This record gives sequence, structure tokens and C-alpha cells, in this order.
Amino acid sequence: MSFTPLSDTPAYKQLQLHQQQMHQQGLEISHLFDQQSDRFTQFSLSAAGVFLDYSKNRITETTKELLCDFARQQQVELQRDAMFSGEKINFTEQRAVLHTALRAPSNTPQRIDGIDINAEVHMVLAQMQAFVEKVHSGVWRGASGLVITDVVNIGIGGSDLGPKMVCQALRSFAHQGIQSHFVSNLDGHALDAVLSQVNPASTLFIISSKTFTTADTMLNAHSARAWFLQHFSAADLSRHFVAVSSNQPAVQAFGIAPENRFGFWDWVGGRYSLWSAIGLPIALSLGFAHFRALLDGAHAMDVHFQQAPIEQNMPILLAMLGIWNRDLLGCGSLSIAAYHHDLRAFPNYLQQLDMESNGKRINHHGQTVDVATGPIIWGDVGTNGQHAYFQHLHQSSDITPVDFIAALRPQHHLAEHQLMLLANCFAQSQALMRGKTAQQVTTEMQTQGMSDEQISLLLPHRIFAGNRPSNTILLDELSPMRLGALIALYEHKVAVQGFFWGINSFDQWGVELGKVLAKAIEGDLHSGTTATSHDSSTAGLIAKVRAAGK
Ligand SMILES: O=P(O)(O)OC[C@H]1O[C@H](O)[C@H](O)[C@@H](O)[C@@H]1O
Repeated sequence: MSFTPLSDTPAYKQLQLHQQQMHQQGLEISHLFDQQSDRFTQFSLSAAGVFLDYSKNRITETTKELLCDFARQQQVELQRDAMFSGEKINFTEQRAVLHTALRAPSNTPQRIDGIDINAEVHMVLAQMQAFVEKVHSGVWRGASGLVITDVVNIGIGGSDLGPKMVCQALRSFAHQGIQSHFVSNLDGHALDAVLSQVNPASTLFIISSKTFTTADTMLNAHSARAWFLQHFSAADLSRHFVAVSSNQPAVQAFGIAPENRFGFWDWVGGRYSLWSAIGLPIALSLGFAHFRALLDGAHAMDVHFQQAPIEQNMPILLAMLGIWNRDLLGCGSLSIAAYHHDLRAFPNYLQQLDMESNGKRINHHGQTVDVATGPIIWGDVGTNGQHAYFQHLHQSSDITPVDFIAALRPQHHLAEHQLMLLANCFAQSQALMRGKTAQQVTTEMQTQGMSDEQISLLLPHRIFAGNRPSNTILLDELSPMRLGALIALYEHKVAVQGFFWGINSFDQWGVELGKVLAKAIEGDLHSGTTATSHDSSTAGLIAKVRAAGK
């Protein structure tokens, strides 16, 4: 089959030409605001309770039209529909991609290989609900009769980042009496820090691993079990250890009874799994009703994503803006600035979602994509970031687009804080967009009575080039419904970008090589011999470990 490199396709060429023309005309975002008084209305929309203002991007109506043409050329809608219909679009692993089915209401049948997955999903949800209610009501107790006060989730990657982020984000909705802990890192300091805080008699461990083979999780799980057995007998394990996994034999081999396993399926990718039983720590932390609300919020975004035309489709628009910034403007990273302290784990969560999905360069034809693919995702909460790396955003030679995220209503009563927080959020995007010209800086310094000498020394340092793009995403409040919709928005954005680039956003071969090499090196460290195949750096580093152990 003949294959046209992306940059040779008509829609891409049109975009390139348009970008060059904008550049030649010296069109800046602030000029576009001056020219069009309703720019905010033109370039903003709401969906599933999420509001997106994308007016502070380097785009015109023509840019948007050309990006929509690009989406049509790349058959983004067709690929979206293939995903929702259960086609095996994760073709390197021959799997469907149906995390959206996890949040669909009951009685919306969907079959994969003849099995009604909607019924299966709701069976597991019912199992989770019953379990959560037993733990919360004290029907489920520890082996010595104490109620459960601490839940320790042991998992990594998708079996950690989503649940951890959601539990933190929605802490104001938490069920009283349950403290959640998350152990992911195989570094013993992580497990040790949690074990030193909890009482084995009132602690429930959730071993979360889709494959139940991930070395990090298995080591932590075995160490947690050994710690528990210092206090209790093997017969007591069933009151304190449950598993979330699609690998029933491995769960059983670990010693967890089948009735203590919450299952899920190979059509749920790890980084898309918080909606499945991997969300058990969320349901235990918040209560099942709030977990259901999270799913409902995501479902509302799913419906919008499936039904809205490209021009008004929030995930598709967000994806297109990302493509514009990445491929046409050459921005290598995207910074996430959440102006909500409880969203401080959101950039971390998005790193896996985006970078594990789109940190690839081979397309469906086995060819290298000839434009840049997934950006680097990084960030922190506002206002902390302002006092750390925002300098770079405003004045460095790199242009980094920013997604500002804020909730209008806080979950606290410190009204003064909220207004100041929002003022800072809006001011940052305004400053990035407007910048400050030499004329403005000079006038300012003259008003301050500075000498000509001082002015000429300071002037270049105090100029802000501006014209730096950002999106602002507003929620009315950070509720389970709205957080669900926000996460689904980013999930779909990432998927759509993969559709544009023609890559498989749902596999992760890139994480395998390091795992295999770690096993070999671990063998060397244990045995005291060093494989001759190692390079001199690796052999030298191994020797350092040995020397330290003597
Ligand atoms: O849930 P598990 O099977 O333990 O996998 C945990 C994580 O580890 C892997 O290395 C993958 O890169 C992740 O996508 C996955 O979420």
C-alpha cells in the first residue's frame, strides 16, 4: 500500500503555508485580540461541565479551519468510532481499547468476541460496591476484629498514578475513617515509610497489577506480606490482602483467594484503568457513590467526544491545538499548571497518559513519522510554579505552551485565597500572551525616575516577548463528576493526537528493554560475577556497588 509521509499530505502542507504566512505578517496573539473583540467567545466552549478557553493560542479562524481539514484528512472521527466500537486498534497487541465501556451506564450492551462486556463491567462494579460498603460499615474487619482504618495500594504506573491522583484531588469528598496510602516505587524506602505508619491489625493491602508480574509491585507485595506475617498467621491474610488483576492464576499463586480478586480485562490499558477495579482505592477512599459520579463525568465527556462535530469537539480541538503547537510551531513540551493544590499529582498522571501513549515515532505502516510526535509533559501547581520555573516560561528561548486548570469554587472557606489564586492564574496566561515591549518597559522605568544609564542596562532584561500560547480550563468545582470529565478530556485528546500521527497510542514497548537489562544486572549483583558483555560504564558501576558492600 502506498504511504504518504504526513508532511507531504495536502492538509499538512496547507497548514505549513498558513503558518509561514502568519509568521511573515508578524501576527501575534495580542494583535488578534485587538482585531477581534469577540475572540474569547469565538475560541471557547463548554462540554460535560468543563469550560475551555483556547483564545490565547496563535491561531485565527483560518488556522482552525485548516486544522479541522487536517483532522478530516486523517480520518480522526473514523478512528474514534473504531475505538468505541471495540475494533482491535491496539494492533501490536491485538487488543480492543475500551476503557470508555467501563463508565458506560448499565444496559448499554457492547460485545467483544461474543461476550457482553457491559454486563461483566457492571458485575465487577457491583462486587466493588459490596466490598466498599462492607469495609465502611465495619462488616469487613481485620483478623483481630478491628475495623479497617488504612488502605495501602501496592501498584505502579497505571495501577498507581490514576488512583493516587484522584484520591488526592477529591480528598474533600473522602469517607471519614479511611486513610489511603500508595506504594509504587520498588525502593524499599517507599514501603518502609508506609509500614512504619500503619497498624497491621487495621490495614488492608490492595495488590494492584493488571499483569501481576510487574517486578516492582511483586517485590513490594511480597515484602508487605512478610511484614504482615510477622504479626499474624497465613490464615489471616484473607482479611488483609485483596488483589486487582486480570491474571487470576498469578493472584492465586500469591495466596489471594479468588473471592478477594477484582478482575478486569485486556481491553483496558494500564494508563486508562482507573475506571476499572484499579479504582478500588478510590471507591474505598471516597465511597462508591462518588466513584460512580467520577465514571458518570467521564461518560458525559465520552458522549460529547462521540457526538460533537469536529469544530465544537473539545478533545479534538485540544488535540489539534497540541498538534499545531508541536508540529507547526515547534514547541517540544507542554506544561500543566493546575491552580488547585489538590491537583498536584495531575501533571505526573498526565505524564504517563501522554508520554507512554504518544512517546513513539513509528506509525501503522511501520514507518517513522516525519513530524514531531508526543511532547514532554511537565508542571506543578500554581502558585508554586510561578516561584520556580515560570521564569523559563516567560523569558527563555523555548516556547512552552501551558494548560492552566482551575476550579471556580473552592472546597474551603478561605475566600480571599481563592480570588487571589484565580487572579494569579489569569494573570499568568495574560502575561505570557501580552508580554511587555521595550517602549512599555522604558516608560515604566522613566516613571520610576531611573537614570538613562540604569535604563539601558536593565531594558533588555525586562522585556517580555509575549505571544506565548496557553489554554485555560475551568471547572465549576473539583467534584467527582468534573474530575471524571477532565480526565476523559485528556484521555481523548491523547488518543486523537495518536490518530493524527498514525501511531498506536495503546502499547508501550519502550518500557521493556530496561526491565530485561535490570534483571541481568540484578543477577550480576547477586552472584558476584560481572557479565563480560557489559560496557565499561555498567561494569564500573557494578564494581562500585560491590566495593560499597565490603
Ligand atoms: O498493572 P501492571 O501490570 O503491574 O503494570 C504497571 C505498569 O507497568 C508497565 O511497565 C507499563 O509501562 C505501564 O503501562 C503499566 O501501567
